[in-house]
Amino acid sequence: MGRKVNLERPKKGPGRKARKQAEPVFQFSKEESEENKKLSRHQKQRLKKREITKQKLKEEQKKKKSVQKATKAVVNNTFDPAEIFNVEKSRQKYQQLGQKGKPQSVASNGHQNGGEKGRNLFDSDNEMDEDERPVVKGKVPVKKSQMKKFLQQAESDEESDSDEEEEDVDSDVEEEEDGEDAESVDGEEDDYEDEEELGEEEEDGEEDDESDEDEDEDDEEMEEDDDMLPIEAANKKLKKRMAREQKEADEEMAEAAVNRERFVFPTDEELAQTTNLQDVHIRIKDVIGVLSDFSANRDPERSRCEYIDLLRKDLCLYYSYNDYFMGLLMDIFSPNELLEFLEASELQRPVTIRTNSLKTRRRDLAQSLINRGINLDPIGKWSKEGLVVYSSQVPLGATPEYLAGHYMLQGGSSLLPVMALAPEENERILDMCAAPGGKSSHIAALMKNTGCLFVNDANKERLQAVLGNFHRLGIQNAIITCVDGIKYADIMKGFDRVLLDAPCTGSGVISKDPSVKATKTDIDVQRCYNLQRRLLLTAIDCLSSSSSTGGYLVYSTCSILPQENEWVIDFALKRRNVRLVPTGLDFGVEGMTRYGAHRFHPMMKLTRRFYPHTHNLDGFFVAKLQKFSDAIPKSVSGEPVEDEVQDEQEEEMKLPKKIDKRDWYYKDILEERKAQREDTNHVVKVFQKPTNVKKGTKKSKPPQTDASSAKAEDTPVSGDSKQQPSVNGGKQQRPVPAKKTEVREAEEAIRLKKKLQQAQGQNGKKFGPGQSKTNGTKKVAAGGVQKGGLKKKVGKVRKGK
Ligand SMILES: C[S@@+](CC[C@H](N)C(=O)[O-])C[C@H]1O[C@@H](n2cnc3c(N)ncnc32)[C@H](O)[C@@H]1O
Repeated sequence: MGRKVNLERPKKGPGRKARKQAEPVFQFSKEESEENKKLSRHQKQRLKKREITKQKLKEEQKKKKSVQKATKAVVNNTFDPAEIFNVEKSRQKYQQLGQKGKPQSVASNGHQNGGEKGRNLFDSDNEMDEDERPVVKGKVPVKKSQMKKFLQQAESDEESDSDEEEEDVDSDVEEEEDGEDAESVDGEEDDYEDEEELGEEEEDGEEDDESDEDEDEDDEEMEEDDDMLPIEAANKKLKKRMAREQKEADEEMAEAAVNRERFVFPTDEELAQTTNLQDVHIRIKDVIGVLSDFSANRDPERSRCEYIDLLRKDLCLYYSYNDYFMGLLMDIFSPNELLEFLEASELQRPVTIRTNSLKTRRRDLAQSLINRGINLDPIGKWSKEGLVVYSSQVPLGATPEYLAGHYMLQGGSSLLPVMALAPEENERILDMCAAPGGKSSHIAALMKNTGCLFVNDANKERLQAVLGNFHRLGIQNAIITCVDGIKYADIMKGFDRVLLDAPCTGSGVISKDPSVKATKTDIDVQRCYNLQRRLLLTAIDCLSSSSSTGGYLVYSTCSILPQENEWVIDFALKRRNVRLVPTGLDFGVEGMTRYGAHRFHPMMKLTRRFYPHTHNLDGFFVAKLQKFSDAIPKSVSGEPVEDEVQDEQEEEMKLPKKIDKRDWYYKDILEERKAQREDTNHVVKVFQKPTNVKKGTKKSKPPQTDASSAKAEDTPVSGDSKQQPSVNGGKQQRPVPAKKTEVREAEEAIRLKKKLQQAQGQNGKKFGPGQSKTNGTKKVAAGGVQKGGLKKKVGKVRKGK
């Protein structure tokens, strides 16, 4: 039965049987059979490669598991948070975790990433692991190896086609074997994983669940991927991995953002230690962030007031404002807008000029200036005369065009009040506070040098500038006066239009005068609005309600404080027969109808506010009023309201201890004080006869001149060596001056005294009933000072002294 194997006996030659049949082959073992089998070169190559692949697959599976666990440990913060910042320590821990289930060959690569570095994302050997890998950035030989593989495969396929039947059979056998091997490898891997998972299960059960899910997904994908080309599968996995990484990065970002936004209110110590302005700026932004959504961002133990206080202090520190002034600004703006305003107030506004339409046209002027190398543009559609200058190689106040009066250097916002006033030809117009004359000259130009423009200012020096400008600009319809605006209605009335560009705190032009930030106090603001109210009432009184062209008044300030704007207008609306009308300006922010506890007239919306941060113009306020009756409304008490204003003002008036003599705000106060001093001395002489001083007693050493000796005899008891007008028994004696300066001083004193008497005479209230307004001094003497207002005044002055 069957053939016998002849292993020992060598063949002696082919017999019939031998020729017909080959010797039987017995597969004692796979290795033996393969060794004995005669393989082609390509078959040998493929076999070798398969062996390597199996080995690699095994290693990769193990590595994959270890890396996955290590990654999860990092993601779930199983590290000590302090270690996160210790890169080296973290790396070591990461490696330790990673090496738990990793074969030595991978661990021996050293750095974890180093091991991953050379892996080919498109290599079919590694495909299964792609989803589990941590992010590896490095050079990966992708296409080369892939192409090589494809070429080898193609080559082998071609050869396979031409191989004998026998080889095909062998190949099939080999494939089957490969399948078995692969199964066994998977089986081993599963066992390994199971062991690993069991070990880890107690520590992090949840992680394992997730890991299982991931594996399931991967298995499913692998099944799906079988239908795809390797490159497609790799691409799909790469995309998936990128999406996952993106998601993780987004989560991390969100977490970081949450941590960053959560502002922790600083302790007193921390606040005291703040020395860096950069830190203050960051804190300002943080606090504003908290205030923007207070309920969500606040520290429950801190009130809104605490945050606002902190913000105010920081803003004062950072932008160099005083606390009071910053408080005023905080009442106007929301925190975010306030920051914008403060930033804009640190920057200079663009230089602007106004074309003098009496002498040239804007186009021609622009052309001439461009020819001089000045870079400019029209200021905007809202003005036909304005030009904004970006750069200039020559001083703008010294060009031939300037000297010829073709333009006026003027801030953009100062065009607005005149545009609102809309002067017409042949009108009678008053500019009550005009120096240095920018707006007046604009009015004159719009009047085309017709009609009559009264240009007034209380400051004589500043009026010099008006004079110079008017000559240069060719204005011929103006009359310049130097009168206290409050008294203007006593001099002249019946104007068609009045412009009151009132003196103010300058809170809108901080970029021009930064001293405003630190110097303005409540007294300054109060003083400003009191003056503004009085000037406004007078300005309205100067206006004719029966003017054929309207009887309009424009009130403007370069301040953004409601106290100087809406509040002043509201005050006038209650005391005069005027109404608010549209300004005719098609931009700007509506005026306020409420401010803190104050409620203003609803028509206040017709007024306009301009801000540096919204309009790139100086801060400005413009209101237009129309007078509909010349009658002055009576107050509840039946007295004319201006008297109430005066009383109110006397009540409210607080003066700073130190007054800067150069400050025009206080010019009239200083004059008044001086006059009061004169008056006081005079009163002292009248009512307190120098009983304690014997005639001829020398209290002070007189100058060694005859005249001065004479003067010494008349020197008042106060011991004031300054030349004073002396009065004897109520009769005023003319002093005998020794020097020219003394003569001047004496004359000045007399002039001031007269001025005071006039002022007192105009205000009958000060002297009580029956007293003469023309000779206050005598009447006071006769009527006695005990009841009169003068005594009160003298008392005040004494107190002041
Ligand atoms: C804002 S400036 C006017 C600027 C001017 N309108 C212009 O466009 O060039 C305010 C002016 O009011 C003047 N002034 C202050 N108190 C005054 C008063 N009681 N009567 C009249 N003018 C006064 C100041 O001398 C100052 O020149």
